[in-house]
Amino acid sequence: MDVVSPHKETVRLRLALIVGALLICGFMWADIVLLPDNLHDTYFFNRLYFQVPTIVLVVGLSYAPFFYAKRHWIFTLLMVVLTLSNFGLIHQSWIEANFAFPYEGTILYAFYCVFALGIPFKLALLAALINVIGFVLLMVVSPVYGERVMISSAFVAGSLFICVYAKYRLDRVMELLVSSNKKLAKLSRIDSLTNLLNRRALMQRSEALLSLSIRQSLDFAVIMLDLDDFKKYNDAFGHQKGDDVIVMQADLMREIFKRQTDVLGRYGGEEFMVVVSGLTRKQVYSKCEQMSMLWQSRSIAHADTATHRWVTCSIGIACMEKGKGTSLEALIQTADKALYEAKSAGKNTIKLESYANP
Ligand SMILES: Nc1nc2c(ncn2[C@@H]2O[C@H](COP(=O)(O)OP(=O)(O)OP(=O)(O)O)[C@@H](O)[C@H]2O)c(=O)[nH]1
Repeated sequence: MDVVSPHKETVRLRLALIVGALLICGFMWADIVLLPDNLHDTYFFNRLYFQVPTIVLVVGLSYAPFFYAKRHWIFTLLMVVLTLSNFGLIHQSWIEANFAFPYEGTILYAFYCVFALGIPFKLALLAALINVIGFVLLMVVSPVYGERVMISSAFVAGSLFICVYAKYRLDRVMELLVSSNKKLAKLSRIDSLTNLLNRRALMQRSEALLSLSIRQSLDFAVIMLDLDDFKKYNDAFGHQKGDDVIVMQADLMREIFKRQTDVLGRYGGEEFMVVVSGLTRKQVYSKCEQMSMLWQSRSIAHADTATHRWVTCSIGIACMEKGKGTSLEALIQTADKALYEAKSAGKNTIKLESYANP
C-alpha cells in the first residue's frame, strides 16, 4: 500500500532532483576557491557538462510512464554514476595538477540518493559496494591521499555502511508502520469474530450499493438474518459454542451470497445483514431458502427448550424494485419488520416485504 499517490511522489522526487542539481551548482562556488587555476576547465566540465546534465536527464525521465515503477533502479544508477564521476575528477585533479581533490562529496551523493531519492536498502547496499570498490581502485591507481589512504578508505567505507544501515532500519520501521496501518484499517472495518464487515462498514458499503442500484435502475434488497433462540443456545452450551455458531452463520452466508457486489455484515450480536443488487424478489427469496436448507443440513443440536430441535435462523427481506428509490434506513426498517413477522410465525421462517413508496 502506497502511502502517497504515485503522482505526488513523482512530483516530490522531481523537486528533490532539482534541489540536488542546485546544490551541486552551489558547491561549485566553494570548490572553485580551493582549486588551482589549471583545473578549472576539468572541474567545470565534470560538474556542468556531466553531473548536472545527468540529473537534468533524470528529471526528464520522470515524465516517462515507466519512471515511477523503475525509479529505484534509476536512482541507484544515478548514485553510482555521480560517485564514479567524482572519482574521475579526483583522478584527473591528481594526474593534471597533483592536487588532492576532497572525497567527501562521495558521501554526500550517497546520503542524497538514499534518503532524498529513497533508494531502498538492498539497492543502496549494491550501490555502496560498487562505490567502495571504486574508491579502493582509485586509491590503487592514484595515490591521491598519500599516507592517509587507509584512513580515507575506511572513512568512505564506514560512512557508506552507516548510510546503508540507517536505510535498512528506516525501511524496516516503514514496513512495520504500513503493516500496522493495514491491520488497523482492517480492524476498523471487519468484525474480528466472523470476518464479515462490522456495522459501520456494512452501512457505508450498503449505502454505496444502494446509490449505484438506483442510478443504474437495478433491483435491490436488504436481508436481515437472526439466529433463533440464541440466548437458549448460549445458556445450554456456553458462550464459546455460541461463538462457533455465529462463525458458522457467517460461513453459510459467504457460501450463498458470493457475488462480488454482495455486501455481507454483522449487524450486531446474532443479527446479520446482507445487501444484494440486481436480483429479482424470486431470486432473493430462493437464496434465503438455500440458507435455511444449509442450516437444516448442518443439523446442529439446539437447546431442549428451543422452538426447533436444530439451530435455525429467521429471515426478513425488504425488496426495492428497479426504477424505485428509497433510503437504506427505510429498507432496513422494512426488513426488520419482516424479520419480526418471521419470528412471530414460529421462527425458521422467511418473510419478504416489498418496500412501498410512502
Ligand atoms: N456466544 C455469543 N452470544 C452472543 C453474541 N452476541 C450476542 N449474543 C447473545 O445472543 C443472545 C440474543 O438473545 P435475544 O436477543 O434474546 O434473542 P434470541 O434468544 O435469539 O431470541 P429470538 O431472537 O427471539 O429467537 C443474547 O443472549 C446475547 O448474549 C456473541 O458474539 N457470542
